[in-house]
Parts: sequence; structure tokens; C-alpha cells
Amino acid sequence: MSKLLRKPLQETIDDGVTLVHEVSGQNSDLKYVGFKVVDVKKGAKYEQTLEKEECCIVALTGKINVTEGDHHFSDLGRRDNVFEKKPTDSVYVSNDRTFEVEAVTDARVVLCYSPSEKQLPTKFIKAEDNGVEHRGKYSNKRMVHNILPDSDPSANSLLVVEVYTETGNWSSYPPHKHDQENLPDESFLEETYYHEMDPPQGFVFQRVYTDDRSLDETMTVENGNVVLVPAGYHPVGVPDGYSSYYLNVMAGPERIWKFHNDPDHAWVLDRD
Ligand SMILES: O=C[C@H](O)[C@@H](O)[C@H](O)CC(=O)O
Repeated sequence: MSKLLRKPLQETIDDGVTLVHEVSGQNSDLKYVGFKVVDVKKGAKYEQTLEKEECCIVALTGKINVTEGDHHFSDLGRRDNVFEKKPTDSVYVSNDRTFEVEAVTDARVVLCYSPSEKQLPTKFIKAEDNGVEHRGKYSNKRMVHNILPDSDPSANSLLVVEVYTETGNWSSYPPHKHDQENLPDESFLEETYYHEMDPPQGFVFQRVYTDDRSLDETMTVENGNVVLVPAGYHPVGVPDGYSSYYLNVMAGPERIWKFHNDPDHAWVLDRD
């Protein structure tokens, strides 16, 4: 199995709290992006103290309360299933702060991390404040919810977005990459993909590859899998009949999403 592909865990880490995924510098080659998925049973709590990192807490499914210092955000979360295809609530918490997530209902919570030195205000990112984009044409149409885009100055290095790709379409396509510190032409951002499928027995194909093919992995990605993108192009193809969801976390030396399309395939953008 590719070292870029992670299958879900089922590791109990506290009463009513199950770790589903954990990606960090300790178990990957990533230096900027950290990522966790936890399932929290109704009434159970997950607490964390951040050091020099910031966190975006995404109420992926179900409802949660989030507390940080004097901030108390109640009944966050707008969906029981990501395929309701509507934005959800999130909370940004900066470095050197402690937060608590309490499940109001059984909930799946995504925790997105990246380096942070300059403590910024804790922020409730309301679902209705997510920018919604409809990108692409022909068979590369997809819908994007911008949870924490580079146009939002609330974070130091973290970028969070979720993407829906319907039956027979491709996303992150034409293939693009952001693995060079070469602004204004390209930024360097590591990335993780957390995937879900509808119906759940589905799969997508995702390729992660570099120009020199020193990295070239094509993976069958199933419901609940995570793909790491340390570098390279990273397109996703969705088979007929299925809907794809993924949540992306990106981070790097500069908080700018400036990607470069694979010149072999950029022509697809020129079609009328
Ligand atoms: O680099 C960003 C990620 O690859 C996705 O968020 C991608 O941009 C989604 C898309 O435009 O299809």
C-alpha cells in the first residue's frame, strides 16, 4: 500500500473519544500540515492544548460545543452527513491556547493543524460565511466550500477547504501542484485529503506525481481514507454513480495558495 495512503483507525483515546486518523510530523514526512479525525460520543469531550501550532476545528458531522478561554460556541455543526452538501461550522484556535470539544450529539470532528507563532484571536467560522465556488466544466465540475481560504487573514499558515465531485467528474484537475517556493508563480503547500464516498462502498482514484516522476503513486482511495500530498500533482477521478467528498488541509512557508497546472494537461482549460 502506498505510504501516502492512510486507512481509518479505531483507537479509543478517552471515554467516548475514538481516534480515526492522526497525521503529524511524528508519523509522516510532513513538516507543516497536521491532521486528526476524532469520533466523539454524545456527552464526551476532547481537549487539547496547542503549543506553536494553530488549529481549525471542523464540525464535520453532528453537533458540538467548543470552548476556548472565555469563548463558548454552542451547537456547532449543520449536517449529519457530509453528503447533505451544505457548509458546516468551524472554529479557529491559535497557538498556546487550550480548547475543549464537547459532543452534543454523536459527532465526527476534523482537527486541522499548522505552525503558528503569532497568537491570533479565536474565531467562530460560521457555515454561512464559507465561500461556495462552482469550478470547472465538461467533466471536471466540482463544488468547493472555502472554510479557511488564503483570503481570510484569521490564520497564520493554515488553509482548509472541502470539495464535492459528482459522478464521472474529476477534481484537482487539470492536475495542479503547489510544491515550490517560487512566488508569484507558485507557492509551497503540503496537503492532506480526507475522503468520503456516497454511497460508502465507492472509491476514487487519486494520483500523486511529480514532473520527474520521482514520485508517482496512483491509489484506490476508499471511504474514510486519507491521502498525503507532500509534493506533486494530485488529481482525483470519481467513477460513474458515486459522489466524492474530500476535506483539504494545506500549509507551508507562506499562506498563499498559488498552484501550477501540469503543462501536459492545462490545454483542457482552453476548451470553450
Ligand atoms: O490544492 C488544492 C486542492 O488540490 C483542492 O482543494 C483542489 O483545488 C480542489 C479543486 O479545485 O478541484
